[in-house]
Amino acid sequence: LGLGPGPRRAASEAHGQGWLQPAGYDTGVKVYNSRTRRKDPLIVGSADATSWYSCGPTVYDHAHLGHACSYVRFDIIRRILTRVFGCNIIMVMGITDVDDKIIRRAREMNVSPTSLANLYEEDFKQDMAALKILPPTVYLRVTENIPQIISFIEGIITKGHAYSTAKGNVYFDLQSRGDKYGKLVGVAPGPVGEPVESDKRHASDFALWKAAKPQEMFWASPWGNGRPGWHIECSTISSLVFGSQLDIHSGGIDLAFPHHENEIAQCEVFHQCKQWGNYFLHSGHLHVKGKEEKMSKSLKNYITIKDFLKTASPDVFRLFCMRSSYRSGELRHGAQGMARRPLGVAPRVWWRLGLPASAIDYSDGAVLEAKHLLLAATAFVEDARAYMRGQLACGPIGEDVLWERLSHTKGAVKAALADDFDTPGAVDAVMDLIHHGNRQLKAVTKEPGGPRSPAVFGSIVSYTEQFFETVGISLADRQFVSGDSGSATLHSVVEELVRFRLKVRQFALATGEATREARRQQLLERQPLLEACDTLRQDLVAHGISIKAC
Ligand SMILES: Nc1ncnc2c1ncn2[C@@H]1O[C@H](COP(=O)(O)OP(=O)(O)OP(=O)(O)O)[C@@H](O)[C@H]1O
Ligand SMILES: [Zn+2]
Repeated sequence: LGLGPGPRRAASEAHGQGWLQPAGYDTGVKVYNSRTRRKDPLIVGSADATSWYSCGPTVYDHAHLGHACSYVRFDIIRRILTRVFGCNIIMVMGITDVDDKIIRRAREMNVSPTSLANLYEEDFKQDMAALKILPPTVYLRVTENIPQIISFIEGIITKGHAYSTAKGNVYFDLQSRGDKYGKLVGVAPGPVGEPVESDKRHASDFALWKAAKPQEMFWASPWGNGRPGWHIECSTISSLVFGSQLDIHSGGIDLAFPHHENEIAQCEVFHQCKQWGNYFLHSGHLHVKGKEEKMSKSLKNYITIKDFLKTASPDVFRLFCMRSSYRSGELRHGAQGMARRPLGVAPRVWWRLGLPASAIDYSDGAVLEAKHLLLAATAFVEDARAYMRGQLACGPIGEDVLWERLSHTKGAVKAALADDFDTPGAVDAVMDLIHHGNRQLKAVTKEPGGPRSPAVFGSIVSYTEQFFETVGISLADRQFVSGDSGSATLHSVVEELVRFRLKVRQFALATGEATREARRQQLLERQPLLEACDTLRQDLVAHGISIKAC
């Protein structure tokens, strides 16, 4: 593989937990690191080349909202790290395109596993694009990296941490890792000599290479025909691009054990390094409201991304995701961290012992709330623009208060994002600014004569749009549903109408006559025009269009 030696690391052990605080670029963010089970300062090897490996999908079916939730949340974090905290991120994503589930499904559908995987990989990419998730810098498919995976396994065998069997399987030898196994979730291998049914030396050893079963796809290897195990794929793919250096590793919480735990074991023995993967970020699960279990294909309680997007926009889903911490739904580790437990305890059951902190619940109501919030933000931005154009007549503005609120919001948003990407906190701060802005944008019925304050509203609009843009939400899009030219036309027609009404109104109110009596007479004559303007405004409300200018 030609993988290089270990990365630069500061030699200081942080808080005696065996985690080495990396040296490099301090992003200023404190991030919850599953490796230490606390918030650590996020220090990446380099701001110019921050390495991030993301476990990709197993492509055997349509993706659902649970998957969407995980990838959207990490997309938001990636954008924040890039735009707010100055990291140029290289993101690598592995696609699992060979796996038991793929083989089983292909058999059911009577197609080859390769075509099934291709189909759903394309489908996944389309769904991600529809959700406005930035693609990783590079996708790597497992089936296109089999020789590299074989070399990686050979490396682990050479270093004495894996063994092949007469049946043509290769297993990772967990005992050889001693107490170094279990860094992520505190699981230690059970006692040697447990009864085992397979050809493993120990029940908790896991497969690196699986001997081919009849009628399964396979590749030739030094151990006979077979295919890779799941965990080794990610270790190899990440190492192919980043060597032994990895700043960030992400995935859903269900991947922490055994998947990420095993990835760590494999990489640390292969690279002979003390710490592979400095920060492990895990997103919480999306639950269906009122249910204990996560949204999942196997439980058949899912909504596909395509179905969801028929009812709501990707921006609404993004805001829905932002309104809870990316970790919500996580399984709590307990105040003192995890005790080390023998693997005899089924990990899934053991994980359940810690109850979900606060699962992110999917419900129509929660999506509706996000929709309303987005509408409120858009309405504010449009009103503020109307005010700047002079179309929205207001009394005098408390300018100082607004400048102060804006500056306060900027600080609060940055602080929230630096605190483990607290997106709900950041959204609250921006919505609070909008609330203050709205309070000042009270329309008055008289023509305004006093001073105007367009600059402060310009500044607030610009900041608000920039905030949403940073996390991948475009407020401008709200005017046009994509591909819907009818809405765009309607919007233009309404704009024309508003302009025309404003002219008529200004004409009706213009007081060009010299004497008081003549002015009164003129206003009286033009009164029907004012009434027509008011009627138009009232009538348009019935069509969902509200003209804020009086
Ligand atoms: N309900 C969910 N909520 C949040 N993330 C999820 C959910 N279901 C899956 N994920 C995450 O999506 C990513 C891709 O998962 P993967 O392709 O392995 O799906 P899966 O676990 O097979 O899905 P399923 O449980 O529906 O069969 C992983 O990071 C996984 O943790
Ligand atoms: Zn993985």
